[in-house]
Amino acid sequence: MEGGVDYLIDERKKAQFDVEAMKVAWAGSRQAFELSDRIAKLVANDPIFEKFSRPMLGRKELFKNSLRKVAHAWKLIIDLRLSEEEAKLLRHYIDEPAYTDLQWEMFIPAIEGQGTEEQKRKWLPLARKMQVIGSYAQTELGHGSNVQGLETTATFDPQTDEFVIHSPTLTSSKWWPGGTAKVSTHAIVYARLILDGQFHGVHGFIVQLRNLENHTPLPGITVGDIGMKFGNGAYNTMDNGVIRFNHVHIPRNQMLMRVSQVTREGKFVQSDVPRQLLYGTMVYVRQKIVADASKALSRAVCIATRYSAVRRQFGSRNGGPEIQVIDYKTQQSRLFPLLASAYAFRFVGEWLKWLYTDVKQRLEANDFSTLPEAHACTAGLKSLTTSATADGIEECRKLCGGHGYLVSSGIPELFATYVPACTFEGDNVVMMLQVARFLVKTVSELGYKQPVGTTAYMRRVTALMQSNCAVRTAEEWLNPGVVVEAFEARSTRMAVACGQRLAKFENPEEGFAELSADLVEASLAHCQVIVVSKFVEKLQQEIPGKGVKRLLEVLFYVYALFLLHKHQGDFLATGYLTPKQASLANDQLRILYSKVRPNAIALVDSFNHTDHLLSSILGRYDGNVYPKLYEAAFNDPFNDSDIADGIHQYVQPMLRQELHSAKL
Ligand SMILES: CCCCCCCCCC/C=C\C/C=C/C(=O)SCCNC(=O)CCNC(=O)[C@H](O)C(C)(C)COP(=O)(O)OP(=O)(O)OC[C@H]1O[C@@H](n2cnc3c(N)ncnc32)[C@H](O)[C@@H]1OP(=O)(O)O
Ligand SMILES: Cc1cc2nc3c(=O)[nH]c(=O)nc-3n(C[C@H](O)[C@H](O)[C@H](O)COP(=O)(O)OP(=O)(O)OC[C@H]3O[C@@H](n4cnc5c(N)ncnc54)[C@H](O)[C@@H]3O)c2cc1C
Repeated sequence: MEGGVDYLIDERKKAQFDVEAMKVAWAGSRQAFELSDRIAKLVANDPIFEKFSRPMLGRKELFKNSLRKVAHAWKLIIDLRLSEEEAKLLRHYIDEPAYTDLQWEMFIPAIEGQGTEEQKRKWLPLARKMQVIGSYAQTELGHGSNVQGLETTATFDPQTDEFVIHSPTLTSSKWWPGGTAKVSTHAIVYARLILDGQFHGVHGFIVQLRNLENHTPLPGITVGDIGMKFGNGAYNTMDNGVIRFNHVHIPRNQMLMRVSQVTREGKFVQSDVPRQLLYGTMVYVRQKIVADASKALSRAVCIATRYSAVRRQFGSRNGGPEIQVIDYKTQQSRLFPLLASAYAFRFVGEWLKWLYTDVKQRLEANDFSTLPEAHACTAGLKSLTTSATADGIEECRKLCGGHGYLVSSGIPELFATYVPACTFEGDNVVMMLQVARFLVKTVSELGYKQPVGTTAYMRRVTALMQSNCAVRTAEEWLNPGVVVEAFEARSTRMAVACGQRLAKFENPEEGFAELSADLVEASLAHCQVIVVSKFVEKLQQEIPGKGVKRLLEVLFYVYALFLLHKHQGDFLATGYLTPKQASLANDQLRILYSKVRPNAIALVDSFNHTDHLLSSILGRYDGNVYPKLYEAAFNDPFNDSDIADGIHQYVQPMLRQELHSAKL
């Protein structure tokens, strides 16, 4: 048998649930499913959006091709009158980082969140029609995480009623802003506000970078690309830039003034809006990143699962077929938790979107009460999901053996494009330390203030600290209440222990720094409570379709018990579980893997990923792996000729022992 077509047909027959209904559960609703299915097919059937050759292109070609795709997409948006939601899906399925990501996900949201009504009226229509193209220039060569440490200055000049934007040092050069090196006409530049020699914090300013007629940088602006990034193709379609400002004048009304204002006289006015709102765009994007994690992880898992069903190694009996590698328990114990994680992240992403929408509405009505919770949740879940997804994609590469390392597997480019998500929009450790601040505060107030939102479980601090897990058999782990309580007890105990140890330090900041590694672990434990609880909440809803809910329950237990196994050190050290109970959880996990096994292919089919999106020979829907790998090898331009460039010049003289006279 040459390819794997028959293997996947058989696999699909084994499914014990309604795949079409699971597709709807994954998408969130029938309407969402139909919408994304339509846009996915639109992109897949359009040759301009071809991406298989991307890793083979040089940087300039890659970039130009990306500009062409964006222009074509914009034309489609106009010609087909696509809604904003459809346009976002179009960008997702085109699957190529581009300046439009910054325009729609950072520049516009920054103006929406931090601009005054007048500023929104002026800039938003221009941006939404792409008459100005904007980026988000916060990070500098010398500072990224420490936003208060930025050095770019915005000094008010009362004579001209303008701000003077200036880069006083090399390290103050803006460094990283996407879309900026070659495309954006404007940027939101974060700079230190200086009024009459006094520093008034870091604020955002709309700065024009390029002439709208001929696209040349404006006087006083030096701009360029920061260079090639990790991997071929991948994030190199994006023009991440460096900008240096030499006393660039902008009108006073281009400071984003919802949070604070500067008057005509140069007076600083602080409104009732908390200064943290200046960081609001990052909260928005972190929430988007969480929603995106399940998309990236599900792609890698889909590839690795299909390939694991096609691939056979060892164990042939009487000349029969060898064992499908998906049947090895070791393969299942690496793959199925990732499959379950994709579903867990999908549901927590959905919940976080709801939370963000709620916070946004409150902020618009000047209710800032839930902002700290929203910040902690978005920061923590961004960190948890992106770290797990990046690690998960790499694990999927290994699950595909040697072929996973081929670019045609689709995994290397996916990994290279995805992995910076662990760094951008807040380094993942720095983000977990923000959660830690929130937790420490919550724990220190437990005696007199009822925790709310995602920390509400800590109201039961006494019970969670004192009672222990009652599980006696592996079967008893199949109870959502028992599982969630184990996570809540472990998290509460870790947070309280950190609080007690912090209290021993005279200087709280010193204590926080000293215990920061433990605090990051406590924060992760808390974020895992959120993911596990939101999965349970999802299961409490009505989920139509034969067998769909049952399979999601299996995946929930796989996700939770896998985490429990992985972090059993914490569960044991905090004293909530006994070694016997941890071992029973692991026994249950093995049973669960055998329940996933017959459904594995149908579960990844339920992601509804097109072959275009996967861009993977190993993950092809039809499983026809080997002939297509072979064909792709000989389609590689490197195989255009049997004699590669350089063979006659450098190899033949060696073979002939003529290297001494060769021209090298
Ligand atoms: C993978 C695909 C993704 C798909 C979809 C998305 C589309 C993506 C678009 C393009 C992709 C990438 C572009 C990337 C862009 C960028 O990376 S932009 C730059 C991002 N930079 C950062 O994230 C910097 C991280 N640093 C910070 O956020 C802050 O500096 C930090 C919070 C670490 C510290 O700030 P300080 O001012 O020093 O604050 P601190 O004193 O610690 O805290 C004061 C107080 O404020 C609270 N706080 C902090 N941040 C926020 C916030 N955002 N919202 C609300 N509250 C906040 C903090 O908890 C403290 O509270 P407390 O009560 O006083 O303790
Ligand atoms: C692909 C990509 C696209 C980007 N796009 C943009 C963009 O469009 N606009 C923009 O403004 N920026 C952008 N950035 C920049 C990005 O936001 C920053 O790189 C990010 O916020 C991390 O900051 P840093 O580089 O200063 O890391 P650093 O803070 O220097 O991190 C270095 C190390 O120090 C550790 N560390 C730092 N502070 C602490 C602490 N307090 N406690 C413990 N450990 C700490 C970190 O964990 C990390 O291990 C982009 C970055 C990438 C990679």
